[in-house]
Amino acid sequence: MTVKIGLVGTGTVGGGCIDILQKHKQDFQRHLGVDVELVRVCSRNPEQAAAHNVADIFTPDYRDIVNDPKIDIVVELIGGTTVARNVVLEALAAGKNVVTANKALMATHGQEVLDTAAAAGKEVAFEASVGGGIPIIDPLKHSLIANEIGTVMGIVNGTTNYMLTRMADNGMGYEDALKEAQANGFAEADPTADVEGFDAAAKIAILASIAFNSRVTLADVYTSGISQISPVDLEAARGMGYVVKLLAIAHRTPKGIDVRVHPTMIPATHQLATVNGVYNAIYVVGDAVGETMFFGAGAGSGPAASAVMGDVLEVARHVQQGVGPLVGCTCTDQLPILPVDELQMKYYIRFTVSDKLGVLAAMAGIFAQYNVSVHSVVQHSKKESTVDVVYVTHVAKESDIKAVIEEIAGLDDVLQGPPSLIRVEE
Ligand SMILES: NC(=O)C1=CN([C@@H]2O[C@H](COP(=O)(O)OP(=O)(O)OC[C@H]3O[C@@H](n4cnc5c(N)ncnc54)[C@H](OP(=O)(O)O)[C@@H]3O)[C@@H](O)[C@H]2O)C=CC1
Ligand SMILES: N[C@@H](CC=O)C(=O)O
Repeated sequence: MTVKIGLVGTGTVGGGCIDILQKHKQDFQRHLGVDVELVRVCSRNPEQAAAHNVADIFTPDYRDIVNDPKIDIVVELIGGTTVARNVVLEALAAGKNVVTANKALMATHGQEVLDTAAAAGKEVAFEASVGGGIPIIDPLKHSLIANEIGTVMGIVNGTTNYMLTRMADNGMGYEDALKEAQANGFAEADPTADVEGFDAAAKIAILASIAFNSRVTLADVYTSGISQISPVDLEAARGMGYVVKLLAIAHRTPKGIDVRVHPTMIPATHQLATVNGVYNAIYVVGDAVGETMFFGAGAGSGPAASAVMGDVLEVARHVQQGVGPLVGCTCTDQLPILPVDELQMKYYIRFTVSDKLGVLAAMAGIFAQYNVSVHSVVQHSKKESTVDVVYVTHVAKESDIKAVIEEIAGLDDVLQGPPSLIRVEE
């Protein structure tokens, strides 16, 4: 039996999938006994299909794919949560299996998508939604299923890791680093999702849901991105023996799930500190297995298409054999999400202030007022009459840090809007 595929979205990832299908179709049959055929592709842009030599099966209307009775698997690679949601739900309703790389969709409408799939008796596979080419969803659902997972955390956004690496190692500015990441096909269509942390938040929501068997959505994840971070912070961190990474963190605690995304200072000796460029790494701790770490390219055409095509072949095998997925994603527990204000950790905070007598004393008074003890204060001359003041605190409560920042930001001599705020993990 030949399993028939319809592909919606022929951009970075979709194009990579077409390339893999063209290159390895015979190998799939020979090595795996799975015979797949791409029978229809859709995007808004026929030139993409022509560039991949599939102009003859192009349609601009995704309904030509979801309503085609001969198609077994619909691959959704357009992104976003509007048209993509329609594609996925309509495909399931029409009796197709679905493969998607869409973390925004799965982290926002995952419950609806999975319920619809269950009701239709069809499969939804989404390995490429987290970690690009890194296998992580399948290991969590299968290889590590015997564990109670306590922690899932890591670098899950290729764009920001690439940017932070270029800014730290090559002194590149924020905008130039972002342009390079976009040119490499790492960034989302709207890169705000990458730089403001929402892409990583969607990914950690998906991972936490699977790891803790409890539904976590994008809205549950405290999220702060890298747009306030400047090369000054990366340099200051380096001087203190740290590296700055955008970390996605999920811990199961006795009180509930602690889940967040934020720029984080980690010691230069930490396992995640040397994960650079577009590479991602996800650290998982289970009660039986102990520590594990999954590493690989987190974005880009080939890596993401590798994960998508892995799902396509697995689902195609199920279609051929007439079986369903071994483990779904039902999330039968309902653990509470912990409020971020109760977190306790160390903080790096940088303010730009007027170089005037009395400013530092006023700031010190505000730290003292909230009982936030400061471990070190460093001043960097910026330009005439302004100075960057960096504080590193002892362990403090998040709500107190927020109050300190709000009061200091209100001082006349504090010049920038929000300061650089980086949480410190030892
Ligand atoms: N890029 C990466 O490294 C990774 C991306 N992903 C995910 O994969 C998905 C695709 O990303 P990527 O390939 O980078 O995105 P691209 O922007 O490169 O490609 C999107 C494709 O979808 C098409 N499209 C968009 N809207 C519609 C629509 N309404 N109807 C039909 N076609 C449409 C686009 O056509 P047109 O160009 O004409 O607009 C284009 O062909 C996203 O969910 C993303 O989050 C996951 C892992 C890695
Ligand atoms: N924009 C994402 C793409 C992969 O998920 C990233 O940069 O990681």
